[in-house]
Amino acid sequence: MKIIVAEKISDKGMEVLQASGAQVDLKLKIPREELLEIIPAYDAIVVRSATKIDEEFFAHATSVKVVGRAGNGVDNIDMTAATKHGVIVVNTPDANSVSAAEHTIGLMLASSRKSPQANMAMKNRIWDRSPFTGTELYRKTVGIVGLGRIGALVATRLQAFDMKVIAYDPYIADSRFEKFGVEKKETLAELMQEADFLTVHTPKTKETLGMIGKEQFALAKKGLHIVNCARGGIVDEEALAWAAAEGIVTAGGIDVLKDEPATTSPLFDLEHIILTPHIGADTVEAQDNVGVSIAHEVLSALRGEVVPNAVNMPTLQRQELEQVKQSLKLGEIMGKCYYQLNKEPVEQLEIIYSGETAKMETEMITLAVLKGLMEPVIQEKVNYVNAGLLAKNRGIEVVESKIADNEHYLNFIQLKVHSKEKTFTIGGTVFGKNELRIAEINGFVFDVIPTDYMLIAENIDQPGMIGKIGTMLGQNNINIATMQVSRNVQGEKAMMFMAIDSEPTEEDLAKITTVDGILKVQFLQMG
Ligand SMILES: NC(=O)C1=CN([C@@H]2O[C@H](COP(=O)(O)OP(=O)(O)OC[C@H]3O[C@@H](n4cnc5c(N)ncnc54)[C@H](O)[C@@H]3O)[C@@H](O)[C@H]2O)C=CC1
Ligand SMILES: O=C(O)C(=O)COP(=O)(O)O
Repeated sequence: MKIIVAEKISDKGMEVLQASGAQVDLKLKIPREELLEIIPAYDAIVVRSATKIDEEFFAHATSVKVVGRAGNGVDNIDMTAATKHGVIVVNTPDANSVSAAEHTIGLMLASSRKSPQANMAMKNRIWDRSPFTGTELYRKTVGIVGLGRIGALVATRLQAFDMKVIAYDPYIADSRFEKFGVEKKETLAELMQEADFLTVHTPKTKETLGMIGKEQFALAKKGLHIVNCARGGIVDEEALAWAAAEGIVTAGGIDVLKDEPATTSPLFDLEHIILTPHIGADTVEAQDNVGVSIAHEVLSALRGEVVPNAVNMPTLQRQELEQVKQSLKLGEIMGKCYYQLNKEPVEQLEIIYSGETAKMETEMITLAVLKGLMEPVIQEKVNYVNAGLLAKNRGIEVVESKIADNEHYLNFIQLKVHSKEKTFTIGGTVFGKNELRIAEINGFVFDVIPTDYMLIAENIDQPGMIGKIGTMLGQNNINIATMQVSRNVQGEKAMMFMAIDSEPTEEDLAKITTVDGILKVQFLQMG
C-alpha cells in the first residue's frame, strides 16, 4: 500500500501510518501538477484544507481508494466526484472542535480588548494606553449561527462569561437549544438585530456562502463584534469592510478567508479586525487527535473495513456495525446470485428485512446487496460508496421494507429482484452468531451454507435424480461437499443445491443438462 501525505499531520499520526507497513510519502507543499503526475501510484492521500481534491484529481488518481481529510471541513473535496469514482472520504469531525471553539473565544476577547493592536504598538516601543480601551463580554448578547459541534462548545464556554446566548440554526431540533440553554431565533434577521457579538459556525455550503452580507449587517446594532472561525466567505469580506466603514462593526476576529492562502482581502486594511491564517485547529492537542484518528481511519478504509467517519457513505457506530456485520456478508452474497442465474436487466430491487434485521440500521445492508448485485457485471469497482449511485445510474429502483416479525426465522433478508418479465427471489438468515444460511431460492426452501462454488440444478421431481446427478458429477471429477433437495409440488419441479469443491467447466455443465429429467444446471460463485 502506498499513502501520500500532502499536508502536515502530527508526528503521532505519521507514526501510526508508518507502523502499518505501508509506504508513506510525506510531500508537503507539492505543486499541483506534480501531485497529479505522481498520484496514480498511490492508494490513499491524506490532506488538510489546502489541497483541492476535485474531478481532475480523481481522473488522475486511478488507484486512490481513500481520501483522508485530517480535520473537519470537507469543502476542499468534491464529494460528488469522490462518490462517482468510488473513493471513500474520511475525516475527523470531532478531533479539533475544542481548539476551534477556544480560538473563537480567543479572537472574541482579543478583538474586544484590542490586544494584538496593543502588542504591535508595544513592539514598536510605544507605551500608550488610550487607543486600547476595549469592551467586556459580560452580560452582552452573543448570536451564534450554526449550533453544531463547535457552535455548542462556544455557547457553553461563553455562558461562563455571563453572556446571553442566542442562536440561529434551522436544521436542528429545539431540544438541542434547550440542552445547551441557548435561546432559539427563528430567523437570521432576528439574530442580527439582537446580537452584540456574532460568531458563525456553519459549514461552507451554497446556502451559507455570503450568508452574512450587507443586508444582514444593515440590521445589526452599531458596535457589533464579529468572529468567523468557520469558513472564509460565510461572512462576506466586502460587506464586512463596508460595515466597518459604517461603524456597524467595531471589532472582529477572522481566522478564515475566502481564497486561501490569502494575502489580499479588504479585511487586511481594517484596523479593528484582527486576522489569523486559519489556525483554529493548530494546537498540539488537536493535531495529535486529528493525526492519529485520520491515520487509523485511512488504514481501516484501505483494509476494506467500515469506518466510523466516512463522509460519503452511511456511518455506523461500532456496536451497530458489529450487529450488521454478518447481514452485510449475507446481503452481498445473495445480491451476487442474481446476475449469475439470470440474464434479464433489473428494473426493481425489493429488499424485505424481517425479524431482528428489521430493527437494525439497514442502509448499509442495502448497499451490500447492491454491491453484490452489480459486481459480477460491471467493470468499475463497486463499493459501499458508489453502489447506490451506480444502481441509480443503471435505472435500478431500490425499495426497502421492514416487517417486525418473521414466522420462521429470528432474522431474515429476502430479495425480490424484478426484471421486465419475471421476479427472482432469494432469502437468507444469520443463524447463531455468524453462520450464514441461504433459506430460499425462487420459492424452493433450503438451509444451505453458502460456499465458494455451488451448483443449482432444477429437475423433474421423480425418483433417481439425485443418483444420476451424483454419478455425472463424479464422472467429471467434481466432488460434492453438501447437497440439499427441495421441491415445490410433489411430482412437479425440484431444485438441488450443491456445494462443490471445484469450479466446473462449461462443458461439464452442458453434459449434466443432458441427463434425463434435468431441466437446468447453473454454477454459482458465492464467495
Ligand atoms: N478554523 C478552523 O481551523 C476550523 C474550522 N472548522 C469549521 O467550523 C465549522 C463548524 O464545524 P462543526 O461545528 O464541526 O460543524 P457541524 O456540522 O457540527 O455544525 C454545523 C451547524 O451548522 C448548521 N447549519 C448549516 N447550514 C446552516 C444555515 N444555512 N444556517 C444556520 N445554520 C446552519 C447545521 O445545522 C449544524 O448544526 C465548519 O465550517 C468547519 O469546517 C472546523 C474546525 C477547525
Ligand atoms: O478542520 C477544519 O475544518 C479546519 O478548518 C482545519 O483546517 P486545517 O486542517 O487546519 O487546514
